[in-house]
Amino acid sequence: MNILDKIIADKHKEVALKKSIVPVSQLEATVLFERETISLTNTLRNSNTGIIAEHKRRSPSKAVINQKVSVQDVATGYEKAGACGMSVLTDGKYFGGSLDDLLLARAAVEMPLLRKEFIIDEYQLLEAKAHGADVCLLIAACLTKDEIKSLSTFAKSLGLDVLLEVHNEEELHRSIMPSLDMLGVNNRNLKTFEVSLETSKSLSELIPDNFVKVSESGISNMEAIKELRPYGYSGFLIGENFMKTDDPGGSAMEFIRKLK
Ligand SMILES: O=P(O)(O)OC[C@@H](O)[C@@H](O)c1c[nH]c2ccccc12
Repeated sequence: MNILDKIIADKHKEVALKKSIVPVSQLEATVLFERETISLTNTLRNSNTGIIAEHKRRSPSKAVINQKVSVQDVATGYEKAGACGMSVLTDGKYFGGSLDDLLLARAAVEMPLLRKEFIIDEYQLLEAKAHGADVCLLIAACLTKDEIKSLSTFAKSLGLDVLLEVHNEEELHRSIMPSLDMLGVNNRNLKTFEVSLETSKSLSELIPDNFVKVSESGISNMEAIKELRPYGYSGFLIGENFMKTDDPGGSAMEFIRKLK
């Protein structure tokens, strides 16, 4: 079993347990459930920097990245830095995140928030909405075409933007559909953790122009962004490069200032 299979097997158990504890009616009754979302897709279309900055305490590939900073400080710092949006890891077991992180970020900032999670069930999309998310991530590597279709359609009905993540041509071909807003190419193989920007470059021409293109993972300097822009990317998802420093917001600010 590779790491992604393990995460998904655990996720099925976690979601079943959560469903038995917090009923859908409770999620739908939250104040945030009624909140009007802000489109990250539009924000990226109108940006000349395109940075989506991530809050990530640890990961299966890196162990601890940063356990010291508070999610509120990181969120405020990223917003001040001019990030287009923030990605908040909510998986607990493998990434040290939680839905509370999403709530705390929502309370701290106005910018679009992405729930970074392994979504396998509509219930998690209701959770995302109830905790202040504007965008959800769907990962092609762990979903069938039919699942991508039903989950993305449901997300859209809640007002969430959909970022669909792919890592290879096969995933891309079976995933492209009108209910997606953004196509993200993960430069990291979630099964082996290998990282290469070549993944974004080689898949870019296969992504139709009506989708906002996002390059994800392994971006650690401006050169990478300058290299990727000509391939049509307008969004860049950056986690570790900011989170590994004592002041992720300050690091993002320096990075974004140089891009302008
Ligand atoms: O820390 P990095 O290399 O900048 O990567 C950020 C983000 O792309 C990465 O955390 C990520 C991309 N897709 C995911 C899916 C699940 C968990 C995490 C991810």
